[in-house]
Amino acid sequence: MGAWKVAPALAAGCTAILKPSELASVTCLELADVCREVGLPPGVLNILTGFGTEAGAPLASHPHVDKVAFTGSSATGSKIMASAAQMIKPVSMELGGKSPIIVFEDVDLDKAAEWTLFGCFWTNGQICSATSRLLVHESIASEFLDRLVKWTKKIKISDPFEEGCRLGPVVSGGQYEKVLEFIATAKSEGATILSGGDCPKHLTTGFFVEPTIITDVTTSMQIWREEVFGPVLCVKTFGTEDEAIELANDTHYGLGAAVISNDLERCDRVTKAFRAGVVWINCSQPCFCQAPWGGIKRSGFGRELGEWGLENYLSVKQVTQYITDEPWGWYQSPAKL
Ligand SMILES: NC(=O)c1ccc[n+]([C@@H]2O[C@H](COP(=O)([O-])OP(=O)(O)OC[C@H]3O[C@@H](n4cnc5c(N)ncnc54)[C@H](O)[C@@H]3O)[C@@H](O)[C@H]2O)c1
Ligand SMILES: NCCCC=O
Repeated sequence: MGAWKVAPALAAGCTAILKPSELASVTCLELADVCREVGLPPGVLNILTGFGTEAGAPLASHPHVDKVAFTGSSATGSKIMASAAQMIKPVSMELGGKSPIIVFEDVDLDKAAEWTLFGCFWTNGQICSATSRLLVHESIASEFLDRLVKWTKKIKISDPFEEGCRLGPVVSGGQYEKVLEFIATAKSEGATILSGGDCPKHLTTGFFVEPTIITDVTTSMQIWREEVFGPVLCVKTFGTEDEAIELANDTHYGLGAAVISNDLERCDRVTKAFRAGVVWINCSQPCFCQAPWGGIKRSGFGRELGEWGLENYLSVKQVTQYITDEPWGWYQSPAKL
């Protein structure tokens, strides 16, 4: 995510300070090494590691920082906006999400199952655009859920360095506890844990959470409304296209959304109706560096990647040059008195 900001900032002619997450600083320090190796002059890219309150907050409010481009949670984004506002400093915000995936009744069940799992469990569910709310047509729900569980059981959960690993640990002990707490709350609110819900039995160390599927969810439950940032999929059924769209848009967030159907006209209608910045048709998560990335509502504003990403670091300057020899003539010239 650091490169999504650093590359366009440097291409636009800015110098940049990259403040990585305190949980993932080393990759950004490696990026700095690569930049040094390819001859980027000293001082052009600077990496400032540290905690949010000690390193991030002072940076966001510093009078010599002209712009803040932030990726993180909506709660932190809101704090950064408040401090940047004191300096009338422009910001762009790539924040959290609770994205829907709608599966219609005309799909190939196995293909749809694989995209549904990939959309939510890829990178262990730690992806802002994870399609973590499944809306499945009621006529195929039972068979589709059966199929999902079968596919889920085949996911290899292991040390990410092991060949064939498809689900690794979440980023920290804190995040691990948070994900299990979400699952426990869902259970206590009356939802059913259809699959997973715990740490895998074969892994005794590491912050592993089983890929988890939760059904019997209502729209007021925490698991439906809040971002988990872990491998947890919650499921609701729908009867009509309108109902599916209403449920999909029933969120404060607006980052991603996916529709799976063999009817491309329907996909087009649903794409237009989604209140989200990034839409996938018959897939979920593929991401291209030429295409604009960003959300609406509490998922943030501004776009990264492609030409839109460059715009984030540019400011248009209007220049007017007076080119005739004639005087302006608005005031009476003293020479004519
Ligand atoms: N929209 C997107 O493109 C996108 C991409 C990736 C992640 N995300 C979101 O990021 C979140 C997960 O990342 P996280 O756990 O690192 O988020 P986070 O908000 O906890 O932390 C993000 C960064 O903000 C810093 N920070 C914390 N408090 C701060 C403060 N008061 N002032 C300035 N900086 C502060 C942290 O040190 C960290 O570097 C999820 O909500 C996810 O959806 C969004
Ligand atoms: N593939 C893009 C992911 C961005 C957010 O986590």
